[in-house]
Amino acid sequence: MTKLSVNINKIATLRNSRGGDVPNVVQVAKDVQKFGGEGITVHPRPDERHIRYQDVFDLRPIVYTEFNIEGNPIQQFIDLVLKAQPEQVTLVPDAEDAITSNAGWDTIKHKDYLKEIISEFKRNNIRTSIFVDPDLKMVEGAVDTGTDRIELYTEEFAKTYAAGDKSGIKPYAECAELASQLGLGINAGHDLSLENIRFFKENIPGLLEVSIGHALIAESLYMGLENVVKQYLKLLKD
Ligand SMILES: CC(=O)[C@@H](O)[C@H](O)COP(=O)(O)O
Ligand SMILES: NCC(=O)COP(=O)(O)O
Repeated sequence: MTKLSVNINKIATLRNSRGGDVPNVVQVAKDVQKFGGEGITVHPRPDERHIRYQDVFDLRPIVYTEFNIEGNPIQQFIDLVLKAQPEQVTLVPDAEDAITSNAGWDTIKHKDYLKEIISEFKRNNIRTSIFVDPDLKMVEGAVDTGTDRIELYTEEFAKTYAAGDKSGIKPYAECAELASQLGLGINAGHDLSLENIRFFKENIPGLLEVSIGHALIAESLYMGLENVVKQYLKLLKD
């Protein structure tokens, strides 16, 4: 069964564009869960351009599904996650100036670094996931870091699928198969949408969780948040 975790970064982007507290990220997270969302994802960035560190603490007590905090594990982020105690942390190697996440970890080059951070989170009973490109070597390398799960970085799939090319799923399916054989759980995210989610899910055995933000919030402008969350759930469960 694939869980839907809703990334609410874009709600914070909208709020921050005006100052003040509209829309209210805590209320949106409550509503997402009421509509059936099975997790809340946030990706606080060091410049706090969308989710602020304080948002994480405001959200923690109301997230009763699964709280997933994503980010580059700089010390400030590690401290935040250890204090907030989410159910899952997803490590993403994003540069400070990146508009959005644009690459997965080199799990071979950064094995020792990841191993150390992952073991600290696991000691604190926080499930770990690491963001990886659909590359078999990176999946193999992920095992040695001790991570519980990988998150497959789906931008390339989304791009090829939108261009009408379904063969872009192949490296993801191969990585998922290898990850399962190696005992790694499989999450996925980035640019997943109502258009492509069904095809992705159908072709990725063992897909445990998807985190979706940008498209889901954009789709909600036209169709409403409740309707959109329910459409995703239908596409993921049927
Ligand atoms: C890790 C990932 O795939 C990103 O999509 C991310 O969580 C979204 O971050 P932004 O909302 O800052 O683009
Ligand atoms: N981990 C991916 C995520 O949380 C959402 O990515 P996107 O849907 O905003 O591209």
